Amino acid sequence: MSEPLADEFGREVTGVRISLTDRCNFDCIYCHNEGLGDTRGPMEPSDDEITADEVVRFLEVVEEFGVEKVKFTGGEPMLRADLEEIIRRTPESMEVSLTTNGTFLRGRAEDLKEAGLARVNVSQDALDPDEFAAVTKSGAYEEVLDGVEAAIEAGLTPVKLNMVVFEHTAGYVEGMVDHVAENEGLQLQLIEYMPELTGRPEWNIDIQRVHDWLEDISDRVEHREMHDRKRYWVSSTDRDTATDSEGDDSNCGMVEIVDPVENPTFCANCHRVRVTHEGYLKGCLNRNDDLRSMGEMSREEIRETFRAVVDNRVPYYGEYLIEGDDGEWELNEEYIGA
Ligand SMILES: Nc1nc2c(ncn2[C@@H]2O[C@H](COP(=O)(O)OP(=O)(O)OP(=O)(O)O)[C@@H](O)[C@H]2O)c(=O)[nH]1
Ligand code: SF4
Ligand code: SF4
Repeated sequence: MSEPLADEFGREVTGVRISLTDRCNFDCIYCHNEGLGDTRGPMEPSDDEITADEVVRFLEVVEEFGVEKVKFTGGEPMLRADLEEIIRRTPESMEVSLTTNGTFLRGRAEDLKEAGLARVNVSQDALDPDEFAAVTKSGAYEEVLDGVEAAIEAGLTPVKLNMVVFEHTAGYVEGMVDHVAENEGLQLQLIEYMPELTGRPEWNIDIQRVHDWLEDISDRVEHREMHDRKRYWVSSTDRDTATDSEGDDSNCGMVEIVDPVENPTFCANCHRVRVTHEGYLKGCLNRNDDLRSMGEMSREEIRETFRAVVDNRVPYYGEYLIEGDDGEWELNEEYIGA
């Protein structure tokens, strides 16, 4: 196994995110479908969907380049009947996680665990069936809660609840923070709404307000290496009397803020390459101008394509090129050696 490949900005690629399908049984009003647009369409698999063999071949190749993590996403990846097979065939050296809407976890969580899945992230935008239905256009609220429980029972932990913070959900943030602080096995990811991917800027709220509030109520704060994300540890007892319990997280819930929008620090610590549901490699969630098809490629061709995608990766947010003293364009130091 070689050292991870790094792009021009010193960002090593240690993880891959693979979208297994663009189909979904939900129709969330904020959905970006891994940067590719909406998920509405036929629920039957299309012939263009990446196959299990293609996924496994790709993973075996990138394992040679030191990739140690794979995240399976969608659409809804659990619509793939061969998900367990794909996970079972994933190289053993890799940590496997799944991002799902949770509807189908009850009944499959144990098999997924047995196949090698380490943990799941489950979208849950509100602790209220009506708002949940308004945001997801789905009546599967109870199935999702039950799915989260099944995942915890199966040991797919920590289960991270993904909540997109925007106009429809902002009023539920406090309740969700309480919920994870009170329930062992749960963590919360508060995801900044991405207006440029949904075309509804009026739903945006200032995520800094959420940072400030968490700063006030949390026992301690840390920075995660990936994306330099902030993590707040919130006490499950009386938040008003929270003391500095550094190092003792037994009575705390973890809340992480995922705030990529206009955030150069987030991009400077981005270590992932993506694969679309049709088997195209791309270097950034928000870019589709660098797509490279894996199609029927040989392993050597996949190696070359992966190298090329990594070589072409550029940060999305912030100015990655700046004008030097001599008038020439040069790479912005802000990103280099992140
Ligand atoms: N812009 C941007 N957004 C991301 C990136 N990674 C995750 N996100 C956002 O975060 C959401 C949640 O991602 P998940 O798939 O649950 O997982 P994660 O937070 O990336 O990773 P883990 O916490 O390690 O499981 C995604 O739907 C995106 O909106 C990224 O690299 N760039
Ligand atoms: S569950 Fe995920 S993939 Fe499905 S519509 Fe909602 S955000 Fe999109
Ligand atoms: S470069 Fe920035 S926007 Fe693109 S995937 Fe990485 S963190 Fe997300």
